[in-house]
Amino acid sequence: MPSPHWKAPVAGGPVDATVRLPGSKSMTNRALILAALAEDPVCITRPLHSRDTELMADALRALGANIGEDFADWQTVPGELRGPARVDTGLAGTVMRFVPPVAALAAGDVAVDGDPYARKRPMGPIIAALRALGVAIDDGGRGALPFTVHGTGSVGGGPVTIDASGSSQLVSGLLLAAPRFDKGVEVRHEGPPVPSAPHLAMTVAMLRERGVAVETEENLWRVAPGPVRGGEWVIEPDLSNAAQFLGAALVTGGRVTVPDWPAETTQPGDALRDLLARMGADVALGPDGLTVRGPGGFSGLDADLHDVGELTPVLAALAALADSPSRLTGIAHLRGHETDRLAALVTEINGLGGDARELPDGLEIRPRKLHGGVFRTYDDHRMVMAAAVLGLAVPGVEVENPGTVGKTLPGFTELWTSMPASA
Ligand SMILES: O=C(O)C1=C[C@@H](OP(=O)(O)O)[C@@H](O)[C@H](O)C1
Ligand SMILES: C=C(OP(=O)(O)O)C(=O)O
Repeated sequence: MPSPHWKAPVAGGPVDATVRLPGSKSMTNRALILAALAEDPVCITRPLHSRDTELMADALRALGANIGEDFADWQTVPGELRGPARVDTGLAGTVMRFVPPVAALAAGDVAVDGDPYARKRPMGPIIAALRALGVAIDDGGRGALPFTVHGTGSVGGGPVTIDASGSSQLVSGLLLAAPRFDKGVEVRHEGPPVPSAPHLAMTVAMLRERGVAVETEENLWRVAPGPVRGGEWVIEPDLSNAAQFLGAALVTGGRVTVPDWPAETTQPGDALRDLLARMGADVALGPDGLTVRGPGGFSGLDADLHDVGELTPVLAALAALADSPSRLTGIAHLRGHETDRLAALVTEINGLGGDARELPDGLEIRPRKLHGGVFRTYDDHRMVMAAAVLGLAVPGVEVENPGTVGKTLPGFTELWTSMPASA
């Protein structure tokens, strides 16, 4: 029987490629939520179509939102939110944290469940916060998926305290639905620092762009009740999904350009400009987009990735191929991502002969000569991307379940294989 694994291609030489990337998952899913809550029609231009965004569209349709089916751009018109409904979150953090507060605004019961590992991802704090805001939720005492939101068609809202150290999405979910709560919301975080500050800034910026009044202080977000305007959203390319392509320039000593890189953005992937430069890349942002050139060898990275945790898997793969050791810290919360990413990266890098170990809040990686082998991906799209980066330099890397990359980047393996080598 042929192997179901994907043989990650070894670079035939320095890559020389321009890679046009689909839209941002985080922006697309926020735009869909805000479209479901808007008072006017919405057009979402250049959205990401992937498992996570299709699950979001389906979830909102199940709640009564009118989101068009068949077009590259998503057209929506306001619809009354209602149950009963069933919502499948898959393994999407944005769906499991952003939809329940919207479900609370629907009249009727909404049953929410997802993939097996989704039941392990942090949900307790947002369930407790919604209850404190007046929402009835039956979770069988688990503080996790699956649960049923008993929507009444309105949410009182008001002040609430939450420990969002496990995920910034616990705060974003409350803020995005809050303009439709009777009293809006005032969310105060208490606990170790909230990760992913750029994603919180994205939530605030996208609410404000739709005319919603939002005030922020340290560890405090206040959203006033009021209408959510409709109109057009133009979704930026997904800059986190640029990581592996730009990384290919570093690994092969080549050149990769990502067009339409925004001059200003709230996306955490913008940090790649600084992080890859620190590893030795030549990074230039110009009219053609962002261009990264690899000098040949490159150094490891000592970085706190608390704000940009989703870049970790690809940076860890680069670290395993670098000329010097790396320490990636501030990312204990990655244990609650699609899988326990710290354990998964250590196991799989070491399975190829590498030297990676877990720190209490991160990873330490010492470069070593690697060999081929099966790289398991744990239903984590970014493990596929990390494996592809390793495979550029290590013959015989076989990637288990490559299709799981469709969570945010369907067609990744084709796009990856089509990157031309220079000369
Ligand atoms: O709000 C968002 O769109 C996201 C927030 C981050 O979650 P965490 O704060 O849980 O890391 C990020 O890792 C995830 O990929 C997307
Ligand atoms: C953590 C991630 O996803 P999610 O939105 O499911 O949390 C990610 O994409 O790296």
